[in-house]
Amino acid sequence: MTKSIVPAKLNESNDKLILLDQTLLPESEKYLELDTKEGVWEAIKRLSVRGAPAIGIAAAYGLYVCLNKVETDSVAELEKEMKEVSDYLATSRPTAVNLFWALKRMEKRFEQEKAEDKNVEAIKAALLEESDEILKEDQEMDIAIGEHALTLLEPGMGLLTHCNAGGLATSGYGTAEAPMYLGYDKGYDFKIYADETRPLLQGARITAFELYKAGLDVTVITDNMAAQVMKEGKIDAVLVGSDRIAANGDAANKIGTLGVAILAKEYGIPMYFLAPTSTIDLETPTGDDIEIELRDPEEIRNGFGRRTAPKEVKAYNPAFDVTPTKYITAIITEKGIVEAPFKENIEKLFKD
Ligand SMILES: CSC[C@H]1O[C@H](OP(=O)(O)O)[C@H](O)[C@@H]1O
Repeated sequence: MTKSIVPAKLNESNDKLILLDQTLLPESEKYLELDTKEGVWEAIKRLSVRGAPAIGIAAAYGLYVCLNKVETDSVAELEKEMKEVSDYLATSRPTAVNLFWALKRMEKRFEQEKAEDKNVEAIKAALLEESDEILKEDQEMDIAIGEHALTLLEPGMGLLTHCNAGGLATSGYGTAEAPMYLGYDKGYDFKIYADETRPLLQGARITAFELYKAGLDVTVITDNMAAQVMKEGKIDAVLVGSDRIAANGDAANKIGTLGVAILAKEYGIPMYFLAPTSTIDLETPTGDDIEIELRDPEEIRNGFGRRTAPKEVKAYNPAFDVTPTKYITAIITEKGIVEAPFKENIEKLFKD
């Protein structure tokens, strides 16, 4: 299946995290080489790497490269370092659950190895294996998401997406963009409309970049055009990603998604959230319990170094919003398509 660049991986010698710096897209494709917790934290905070699954993959590899540098024979000392690095990376961004899911998974693997009396070198090797598995599993989950989603779509459809839930937000295939890539391979000639997605323009800068580079038919629109393209009959389905899905199905995604979902309901257009089950957080009961990241107001007033509002004027910059299930047609995961009643069907998903 067609895919984009893999945004987060290790270098050849497995001692540095290699990240495509997405803040520079679409003008340049430059890579960061990181091996400190501060460098990885900063890359996540400034969205050099972004998108829930990609953040989880970067955090897992970042934790590994930091521990790989620790010169000790003491498992206790390595464990102390692991908790320090993991707790630090967990403070980078609060909304995407995959960050915390990946870090907890690495910590769990450490505990398993320690319980089997493995030495420091064996534990480091196990953490490398775990982070590779997180990447590989995400690629497999995205392909499965694409296959499930494609059963709901038809050739020639107009698809609207918001922000970027493509290969650059994941492990190369994307979630919302996975059926677009799979459809492209099957000759489905989807017409894709990408909301530019202010203030950081992930749709214009990243979705349009990766889909165009892969040869797909993509059109950028400004965020305030979504209603017009729906009214003109250009949109047959909306496909978006998610950063955290609560146990009842409420879904957090990039700011502006809620507005798109309300418009889609008004125009009778299906609204699909596509995400791996690693994005569903059973510990978060409802969307009201999801912490929404507030970012620097300068991203609005002075985006990309162009002042568009006086520095003295207040600006409010929540990076995400939450779409309640009444506006969601289906949540598409690698395990299948979840429809209402969402809470019950999510429980079943995790039982099966
Ligand atoms: C496949 S998750 C993508 C998800 O992450 C984006 O947020 P950000 O660019 O701030 O990391 C956005 O909400 C996307 O839908």
